[in-house]
Amino acid sequence: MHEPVMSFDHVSKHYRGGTVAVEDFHLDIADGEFVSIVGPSGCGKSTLLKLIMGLEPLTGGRIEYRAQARKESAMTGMVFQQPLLLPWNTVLDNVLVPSTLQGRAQRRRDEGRARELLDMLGLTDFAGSHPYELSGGMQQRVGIARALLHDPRILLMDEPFGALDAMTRDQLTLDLLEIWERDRKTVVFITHSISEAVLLSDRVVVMTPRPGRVGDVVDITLPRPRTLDVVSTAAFGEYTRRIRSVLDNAEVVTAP
Ligand SMILES: Nc1ncnc2c1ncn2[C@@H]1O[C@H](COP(=O)(O)OP(=O)(O)OP(=O)(O)O)[C@@H](O)[C@H]1O
Repeated sequence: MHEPVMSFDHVSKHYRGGTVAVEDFHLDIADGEFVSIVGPSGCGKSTLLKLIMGLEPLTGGRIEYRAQARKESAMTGMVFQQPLLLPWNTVLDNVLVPSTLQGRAQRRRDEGRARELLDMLGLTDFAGSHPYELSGGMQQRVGIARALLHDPRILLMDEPFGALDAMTRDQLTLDLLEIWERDRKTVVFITHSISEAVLLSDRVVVMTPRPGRVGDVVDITLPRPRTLDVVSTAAFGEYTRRIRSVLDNAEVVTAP
């Protein structure tokens, strides 16, 4: 592996009240790598992202960042399951929220970049629309554009397509593949869908039931660029079976 951009070094998180969400989680993530994390409900996946974002303190271990990554002003961008758009703002203003928080001058500087991202995500004609005028998939695209605004080194995605219908979900997965091929950002992607994880990732980390630990790490060597055609290949089936069997051995049920 190339030098890791981020390392979880025996990370633990015990919440006040006694829940042990994550225990002794150990993982290196390489620069430019697409890593998915799958695991049963409540195994601590979202907690891991909160620890990366600094929204919760660790109770054990360390998360280390490569020095160069730490220096960057906007190291991480975050995409949530719900896009969390401001209903009174236009699409463009929603993308620009992180800039607006830094003042009007920053907003002006970043408007061109925001418009470029809207173009890239097929939303050129909707810059002046409001969220209620958009479909769920389009709203989630706005959330992705906002997360990419400051060109973060690491993109964190917490079940970003979980609330979408199957067709929209497939389309956004393909869009994300295309964006990733272009930029090769480091992505940490949380999902309940094994096939989504295999389609997107370089590696799939399978977590154990709570307390979440690394149960297995599966290298996905399917050729890139990938399209939905890869889903019907024998190799794809083999990967999904292997991940499912790790999860089944932990007696959990997950989405297809
Ligand atoms: N702020 C908190 N305070 C106390 N316990 C919490 C807190 N946040 C999460 N937990 C607990 O930690 C455990 C892990 O939660 P987390 O949301 O990380 O799981 P998850 O794997 O993302 O779940 P899901 O797949 O259902 O979204 C759960 O038992 C949850 O109840």
